[in-house]
Amino acid sequence: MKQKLVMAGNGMAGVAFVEQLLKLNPHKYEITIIGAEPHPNYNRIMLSSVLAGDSELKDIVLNDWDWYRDNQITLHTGHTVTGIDAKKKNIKTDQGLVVEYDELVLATGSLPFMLPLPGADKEGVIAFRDIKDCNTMIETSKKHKKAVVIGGGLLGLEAARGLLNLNMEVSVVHIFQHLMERQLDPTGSKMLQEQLESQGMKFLLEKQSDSIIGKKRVQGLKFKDGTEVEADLVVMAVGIKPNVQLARDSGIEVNRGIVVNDFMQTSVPGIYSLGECAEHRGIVYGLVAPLYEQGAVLAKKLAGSETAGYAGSVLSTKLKVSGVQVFSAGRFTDEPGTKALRVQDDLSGIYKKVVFQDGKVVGAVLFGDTAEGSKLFSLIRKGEDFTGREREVLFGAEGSGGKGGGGTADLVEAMSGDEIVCGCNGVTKDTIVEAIKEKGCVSIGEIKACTKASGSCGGCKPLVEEILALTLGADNVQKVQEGICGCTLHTRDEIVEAIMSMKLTTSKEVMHVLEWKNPEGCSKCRPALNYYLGMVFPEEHDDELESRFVNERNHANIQKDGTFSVVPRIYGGVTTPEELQRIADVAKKYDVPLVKITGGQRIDLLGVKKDDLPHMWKDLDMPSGYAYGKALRTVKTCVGNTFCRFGTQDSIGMGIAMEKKFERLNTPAKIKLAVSGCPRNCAESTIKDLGVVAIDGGWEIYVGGNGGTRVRAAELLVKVKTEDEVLEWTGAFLQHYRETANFNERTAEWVQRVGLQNVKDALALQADREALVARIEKTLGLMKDPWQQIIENEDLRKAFDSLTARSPDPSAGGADNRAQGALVEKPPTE
Ligand SMILES: Cc1cc2nc3c(=O)[nH]c(=O)nc-3n(C[C@H](O)[C@H](O)[C@H](O)COP(=O)(O)OP(=O)(O)OC[C@H]3O[C@@H](n4cnc5c(N)ncnc54)[C@H](O)[C@@H]3O)c2cc1C
Ligand SMILES: NC(=O)c1ccc[n+]([C@@H]2O[C@H](COP(=O)([O-])OP(=O)(O)OC[C@H]3O[C@@H](n4cnc5c(N)ncnc54)[C@H](O)[C@@H]3O)[C@@H](O)[C@H]2O)c1
Ligand code: SF4
Ligand code: FES
Repeated sequence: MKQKLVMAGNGMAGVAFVEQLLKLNPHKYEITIIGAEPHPNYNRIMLSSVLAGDSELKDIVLNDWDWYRDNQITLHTGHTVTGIDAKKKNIKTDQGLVVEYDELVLATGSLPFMLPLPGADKEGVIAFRDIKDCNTMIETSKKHKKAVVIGGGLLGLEAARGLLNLNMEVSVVHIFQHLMERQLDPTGSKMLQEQLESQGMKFLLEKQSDSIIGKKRVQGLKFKDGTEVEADLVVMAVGIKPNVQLARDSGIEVNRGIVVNDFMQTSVPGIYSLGECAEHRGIVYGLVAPLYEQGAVLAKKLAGSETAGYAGSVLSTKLKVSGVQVFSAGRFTDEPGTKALRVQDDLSGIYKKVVFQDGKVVGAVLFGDTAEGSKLFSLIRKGEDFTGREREVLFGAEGSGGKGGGGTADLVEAMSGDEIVCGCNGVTKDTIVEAIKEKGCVSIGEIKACTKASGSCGGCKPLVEEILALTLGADNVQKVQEGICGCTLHTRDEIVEAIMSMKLTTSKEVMHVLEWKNPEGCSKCRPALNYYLGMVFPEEHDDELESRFVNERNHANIQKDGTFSVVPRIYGGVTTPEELQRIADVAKKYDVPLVKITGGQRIDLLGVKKDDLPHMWKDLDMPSGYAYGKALRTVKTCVGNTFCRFGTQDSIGMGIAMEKKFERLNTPAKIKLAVSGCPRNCAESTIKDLGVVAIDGGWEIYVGGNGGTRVRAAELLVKVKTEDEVLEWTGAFLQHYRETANFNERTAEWVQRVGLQNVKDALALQADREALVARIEKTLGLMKDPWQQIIENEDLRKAFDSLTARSPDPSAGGADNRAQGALVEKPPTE
C-alpha cells in the first residue's frame, strides 16, 4: 500500500520537489497538496512580467490542473492548513478538511513584510506577492494615477516598472542612498538609477516612511523628515518574512524560518520543510534556485535514493526590467582580503566588476551587458584558481576581450550533468542535453517548451545556447532558432515563406499546416499571423477581427475608466473652421469630458461611451485617425515656406500628400512620419519612423527614429530633389519594412537589427523601388475607412455592437477580459 504524502503549500518550491519525487519513484506515495491560493502552481517570478503586460496568468502556470490529475495528485486549492496533529499524524484546514499523512512537507513560502506604519491598513496599500496583488495594481491603474513603491530592491523596481507600463506616475522610496544595495555596489547602483530615471521612474532616496496619509483610501505617504509625497497606491516591497506560524503553533522548532537539517527534516519526525519558509544552517533563501536544490535533496530522501544532503547555495540575481541589464552574484563588495577587476564604459553604459579572493572569483556585478553572468556565476561556484591571470576572466588569455576563463564553451563542457543551468526553473545540464538528444529539441524555444529552461529571467540563455551548440555540433548550429512564440518553432521568415509558397490565406490554415502546438494560438501569434497574411495576400485574406487587439477591434482606444477616445484624421495637422466647428458640436452633443490637442497635431475626444462611437463617427464625418492601430498614425508638419521665413520647401503640402497617400496602411507596428520645411527641423523629423527635412533644392529622408521610452535618432536614408521622389522613396521604404520586419517591431528596432546599409541596398535600384511601390499601392487601393464602413454596412454595425455584448466590461485591459481571450496591448501613444 502506498504511503500518504501531504504537502502544505502549492508554490514553486513544493511542486518542484513533487515533480522530482515523481521522476525518482512515481508509485511510492499517494500525494495530497493543499494550497491557500485558488490557482494551480504558477511561476511567481513571472508576476513581474504579468504586471508589465507581457504575459497573462495562463502563460505563467507551471503545472496546470491536468498535471495534478494525470499524476493522481489530490489538490485542494483555496484551503489553508491551520493545524498539525503530529501524534495522530493528520492536518486540518480552515475549511474543515482533515487529511492523514505518513510524511508531511511544509512548503508555505513567505509573507511580504508590511511596514507597520500608522494608516497602513488604508485602501490602496498593498504588497506585491501574488496574482491577486497583480490584479489589484492593474485595476487601480485604471482609476488612479499616482503610485508610490516603498523599497528599491529587486521586487520594488520590478513593481515600479510594471506600474509605469500601466501608465501610472511612479515614485520609488528607498531607505538608503543606493538602490539594490544588496545586489549592487554604488557605481552599479548609480548607473541603474540613471537608466530607470530615463524610463520615467522617480526616486526618493534616503527617506524613512513615517505614516500613510488619507481617509478611507491612501492619499499620500509622509516621511520622518516631515516631507510628503502624494499617492493613490502604495506598494510595499521591503522584503519578506518566512511563513512559519503553522509550524510554530505545531511545536516545530522555528528560528527565523522552520529549522531544517541537510535532509530538510524539521525537529519533528516525519515532517519536512523546504522553500522560503525553511531555514538551513541559519540561512533563509528568497530566490528560487536554492529552493530547487533543496527540492532535489528532499525528493531523493523521500524516494529512498541516496543523497549527500543539501549544503547551502551561492546566489545570483538578475533584475527583470526591460531595457535594463543587471546581474549580481556572490560577494560583490570590497572587503579586506579581496581585490576587484573593474571595467567602466560610461559611453556605452557598461560596468563590470569581478571580485577575487585568493585568486578565486567570489562575486560579480554586471551592468549594461550581462552576457557573461552565467559564466561568472559558474566560476564562483567552481572556485577555479586564477592567481596571476585574473584579467583572463574578463579579457581572455590574450587580454583581447575574448571570453576569458576558458570561455563559455569550455565551461559548459566542464559542467557536470547534475549541475543546475537554469536557476529559475531548476533545470540541470543533463535535462537539457536529454531534451536535445532524446526529444529532438533544436532551438532555445523548444528547450524552453520541453524543460522550462530560460523561460523566466532569461539569465541562463547564453549557457543553454552553448549547450545546444555543443550537443548538436557546430555544423548544425544554424538550425538553432526560436519560434515566434511558444505555440510554434517556426520563425517569422519560415511562416511568411509558407504563406507565400502554399498560398495559405487564414490563420487556421497556417496553424494547421505548420503544426502549431497550441491549435488556438496565443496573444503573440494570432495578431502576427493576421498581419503576415494580410501583408502577403492583401486581396485574398479576410482580416480576422478576433485576432486583432481590443483597441483595433473597437477602432478606438480604451481608456483606464472604460471609456474610449476618438481621434479623427487631420491631414498634416491642418484643419479648417468648418471642421473645428463640427468637432466642437460633436464634443458638446456627446458630452465629451476632455478635448485634447495631441502630440501628433490632431484633436482627441476623450471619455466617449462605447455606444456613442458610431453616432459620433457619423456626425464628425471625418476619416479615422487610426490612433489605435498598427498603422500610419500621424504626419507632423511644420509651417514651412508658406509662412515661415526660414522655410525652403512646402512642408505642409508635402506632409498632407504623404498622409493622404499612406493613410490606413497596416504596418508591423505603428508608424509616425514628419516633414520639416528646413534643417531647423521644427517637426522633429529625426525622431520619427520616417522624417523628411527640406534642404536647399531638395529633401533629406531619415528613417528608423523613435521618441518615447527608447529615444533613437533617425538615420539619413537618401537625399532627393522632388516631391514625387519623396513619395516614391517613402512608399518603397514602408513596403520593404512591411515585408521584412517582425510583427510588432518598430522601424527603430528593425533598422538597428537589419542595418541601415541593408535597407539602402534594398531600395537602391529604381526598378526595386518601383516594384515595392506597386505592391504598396495594391494594398492601399483595398483599404477602406473602418468608421465609414461600420456606419454604412448593417452587418458590420451588428458585429460591432455584438463586440460590445461580448465584452460587457469595456475596460478590456482588465484581468477578466484577458481571461476571456481578448487581446490586450500596452497603452498607445500619439
Ligand atoms: C514579483 C516577484 C518576482 C520574483 N522574481 C524572482 C526572480 O526573478 N528570481 C528568483 O529567483 N526569485 C524571484 N522571486 C522569488 C520567488 O518567487 C520565490 O523565491 C519562490 O516563489 C518561493 O517559493 P516557495 O514555494 O517557497 O513559496 P511560494 O511560491 O510563496 O509558495 C508558497 C505557497 O504556499 C501557500 N501557503 C502558505 N501557507 C499555507 C498554508 N498554511 N496552507 C496552504 N497553503 C499555504 C501560499 O499561498 C503559496 O501559494 C520573485 C517573487 C516575486 C513576488
Ligand atoms: N529578479 C529577482 O531575482 C527578484 C525579483 C523580485 C523579487 N525577488 C525576491 O523576492 C523577495 C522580496 O523582494 P524585496 O525586493 O521586497 O526584498 P529585499 O529584501 O531584497 O529588498 C528590500 C529592499 O527594501 C529596502 N527597504 C527596507 N526597508 C525599507 C523602508 N522602510 N523604506 C524604504 N526601503 C526599505 C531595503 O533596503 C531593500 O533594498 C526577495 O527574496 C527577492 O530576492 C527577486
Ligand atoms: S523647420 Fe524651418 S521651415 Fe519649418 S517652421 Fe521650423 S524654421 Fe520654419
Ligand atoms: S536562470 Fe532565470 S530563466 Fe534560467
